Amino acid sequence: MIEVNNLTKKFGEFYSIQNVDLQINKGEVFGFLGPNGAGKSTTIRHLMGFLQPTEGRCFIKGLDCRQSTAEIQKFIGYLPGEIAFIDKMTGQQFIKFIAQMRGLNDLTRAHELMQYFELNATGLIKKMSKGMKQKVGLVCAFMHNPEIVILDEPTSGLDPLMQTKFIEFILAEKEKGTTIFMSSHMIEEIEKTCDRVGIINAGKIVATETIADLKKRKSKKFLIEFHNGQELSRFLEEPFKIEQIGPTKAIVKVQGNVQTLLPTLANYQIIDLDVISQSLEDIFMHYYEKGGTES
Ligand SMILES: Nc1ncnc2c1ncn2[C@@H]1O[C@H](COP(=O)(O)OP(=O)(O)OP(=O)(O)O)[C@@H](O)[C@H]1O
Repeated sequence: MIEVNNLTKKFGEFYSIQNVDLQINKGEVFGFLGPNGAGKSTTIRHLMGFLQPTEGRCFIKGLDCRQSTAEIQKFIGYLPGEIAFIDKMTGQQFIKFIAQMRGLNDLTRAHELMQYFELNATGLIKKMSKGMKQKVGLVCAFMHNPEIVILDEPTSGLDPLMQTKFIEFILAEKEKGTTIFMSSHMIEEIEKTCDRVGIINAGKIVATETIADLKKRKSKKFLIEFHNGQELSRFLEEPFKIEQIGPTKAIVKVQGNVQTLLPTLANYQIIDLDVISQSLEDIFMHYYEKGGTES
């Protein structure tokens, strides 16, 4: 549905993105992650046809994003990172204006969305909070029931309750078969909604993985307190990743099946055992660090 081939953009001598390759399948929810300035918005702006690539091309439903921009915009929904609103309009007027530009007469879905996101759009946009403006943007992105939606940081500015509602909303859209490409800094929303993620760092894709695979790689850490130092010394000889953190305490890192550790522990006198689960956030952090490869 969405294909990015070897996309490269130079601003002067600076590579904003370099050799970016991505494929997003029909009905997939794809998360695009990366630290600030990594190149997410630049990639998205190419998908919207706003930028001329220095090298490479991107396609939506087989149409070249730069050459068929108007045609593509008819069937996609888009939420920009920073929305340029017409400040003198009320939220409702703006939504109606965008609907008219799309040739959309039926505003039933727009009203449903306003209700769902608890948006009172009667006020002037210039007087709206960031979160309210974001909701106006979301209504505009989804009101024509697009089959493909591109969202640049959709929950930025939304409060935690709305972030949760957004997650439920995306899951319902996924159920309908909508293809969604969204950039985000919110690991929780990515974990709960996405099938796959692409991670970009310093303009280059450093990983493309399914959420299921990332979750499998989560490791568990066990904080163990032994009865005495001798017990700990004996345990240090075991073939595990063990880090001693005190005279009788150690942390053991286990990836995958914990069954390998449990029978061994039965041979030791243990006072206390705590489990520290690695979060998906910890896994992402490896990619976010400089160099961008997982350790
Ligand atoms: N028009 C431009 N002219 C010059 N440099 C630009 C331009 N647009 C983007 N850049 C640079 O390209 C890099 C990538 O920016 P981009 O906005 O794509 O990052 P991002 O991943 O969306 O970041 P954030 O998470 O902070 O929104 C940054 O270093 C930015 O300064």
